[in-house]
Amino acid sequence: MALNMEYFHDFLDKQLDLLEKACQAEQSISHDALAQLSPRGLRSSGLAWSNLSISRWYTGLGGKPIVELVPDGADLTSRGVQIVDLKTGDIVVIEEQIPKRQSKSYAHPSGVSGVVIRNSRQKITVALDINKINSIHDTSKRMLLIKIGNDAPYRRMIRTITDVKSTAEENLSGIMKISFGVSEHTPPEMILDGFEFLDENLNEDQKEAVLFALGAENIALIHGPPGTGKTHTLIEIIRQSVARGIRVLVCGPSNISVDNLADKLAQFRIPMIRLGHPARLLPTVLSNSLDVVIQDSDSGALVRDIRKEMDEKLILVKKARIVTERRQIWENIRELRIDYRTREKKCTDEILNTSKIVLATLHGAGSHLIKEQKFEVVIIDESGQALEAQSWIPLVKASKCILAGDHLQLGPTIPKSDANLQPLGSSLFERLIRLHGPAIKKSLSLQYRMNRVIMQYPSTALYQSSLKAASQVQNHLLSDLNGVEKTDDTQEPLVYWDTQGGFFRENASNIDESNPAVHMLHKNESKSNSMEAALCNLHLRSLIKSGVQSKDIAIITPYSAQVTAISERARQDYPDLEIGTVDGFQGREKEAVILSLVRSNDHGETGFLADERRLNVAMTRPRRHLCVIGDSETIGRGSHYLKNWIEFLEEHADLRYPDPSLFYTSK
Ligand SMILES: Nc1ncnc2c1ncn2[C@@H]1O[C@H](COP(=O)(O)OP(=O)(O)OP(=O)(O)O)[C@@H](O)[C@H]1O
Repeated sequence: MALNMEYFHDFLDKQLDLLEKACQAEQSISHDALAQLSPRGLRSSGLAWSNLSISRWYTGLGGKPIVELVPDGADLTSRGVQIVDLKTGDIVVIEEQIPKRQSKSYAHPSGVSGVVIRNSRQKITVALDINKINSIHDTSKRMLLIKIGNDAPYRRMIRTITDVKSTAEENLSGIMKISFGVSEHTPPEMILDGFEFLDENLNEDQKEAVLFALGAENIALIHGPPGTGKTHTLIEIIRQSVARGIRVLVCGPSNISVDNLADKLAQFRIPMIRLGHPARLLPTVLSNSLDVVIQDSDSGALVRDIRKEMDEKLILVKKARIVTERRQIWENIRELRIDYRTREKKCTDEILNTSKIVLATLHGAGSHLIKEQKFEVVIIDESGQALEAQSWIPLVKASKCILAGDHLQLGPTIPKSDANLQPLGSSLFERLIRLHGPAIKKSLSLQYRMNRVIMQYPSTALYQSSLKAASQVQNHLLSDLNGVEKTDDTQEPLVYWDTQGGFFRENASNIDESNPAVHMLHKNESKSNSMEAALCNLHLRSLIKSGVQSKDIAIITPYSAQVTAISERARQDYPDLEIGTVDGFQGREKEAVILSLVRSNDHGETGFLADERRLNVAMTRPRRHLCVIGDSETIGRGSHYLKNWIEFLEEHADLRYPDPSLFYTSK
């Protein structure tokens, strides 16, 4: 690779071009679906929900007006309020429902936009955009909620890359120079002797990685297969940095990747501030959330007073019957909000200026809250999962970065995948290794998570059998845990329920995928398998009956529709049980994992499962027990990797065949 400024400009120009295209694709897919479908079509496509009423208005953190919407009684009893794929963070528009205007096009929804902050079966909670709030004239009317595309992440990335590109040569940071081949990377000198590690249990590779990262001038990469302690090593690096008074911005591509670190840091009582909406954070890290810290602070009291006043006004809006009166109240609320933001900023700055450790998602690192803040080091975990442009959002704030990742786990997602956009899906982590070779990274290979039987297939298939199991985990079983009985399940590290035979068919999609725009929006997201969901439930209950705690179990699946199907059965009985998509579980681990593969069809279609990296993440989350549920006839017809995996399971797992008749009635 040529070491010059030409590469810098060429590369960033290409990035900008691809980001613009991805942003347009995001906008047009959503626009097409909205333009082509009637309100009824939107509803059946899982893009809208009608007959909602506003049950409550209040002022949320950040001074945003929050509304809670509840469905019509009939809708609530039959289907609940859950909209297909409506997730926390989705952008929606709420507008007054106009009766008998079924033909109205929603290409340009005219209501108030907002962000979903919670979606339970009873209500949807949305933080609204204050500037457009006036477009809801009558809060007592029935409301329509429409999901729209979210191009904000792309806009932020485009702004960041434009800023990087416009940096004059003499102002390029050390990170930029090395990343774009303007300078060579020089590995630091490492002297293990006499260095005091805070965690004495680190193995030799991990210790070297700590010294490598602390000693690097601008960039250090930590690379390792699942469970080798990349996050564990980052924790030591952060603790060492705190001890040296170094200011660190800790990031990850998803909320869960950041919370995973925050959760571990919290165990060492390290003072830190977590940016991000509290509704999206793990309960264990809530006390470090900026919003919560503000609320508890002295200067937060002033902020609270204004919020109370805004809430009182919001109640008045609901009661006001005359349009002019309502307008006046909204005007008052807007003025109060300006005051609120000024006071909140003062309070926020006070707290952030004194925080040595700040945590945020990569996208969140672009928040106005830390716009003026500088950090000495940026740490990014799961960095192989981030788009390169996403990584630059925090990187422009520091002179040094430490990235941890594994390019054989899930890579960056380009939400509306298009073959032309594929080059965008490469991470900075991967590119740095390509550009500078292995000297830019330290590798870890001893894993402390999986029983060796669970480890064997991913190690052989993807890591040239280089993965080794630490002695303390290589034979560990659920039955070794306190309070767990010895049963056929708890003494078995690997169970495979083979659902072959055509009885456990995947369900047809419940959304109208005949429309191409809708199909794109829901591509690969809509598959479920209710018989498999019932089988997950059966296995779960058997584990719990033998004494395994529900907080130690996760049920994961590649499809979000299957997450919903499984949640319907298990969530109420076991609130601590985690049920999620494979993608959302990267970086996490549980004692026991039940994996539902969903796909069972006549055409051998394996969809999402075809990505080796997704399955790699899925099968490397458990510590002591992995239960795979899937149809060998369908999965075995997939890629070479899938076929070999099924053969491996048939040979090494405790192979079971479920009796389909047990599940027919248990929908
Ligand atoms: N030196 C060690 N001694 C004991 N346990 C360790 C050590 N290093 C890591 N672990 C444990 O191993 C498990 C996996 O570690 P960690 O989550 O940091 O791995 P990872 O490489 O980040 O995994 P992934 O790639 O899946 O994100 C954790 O339970 C962690 O506490």
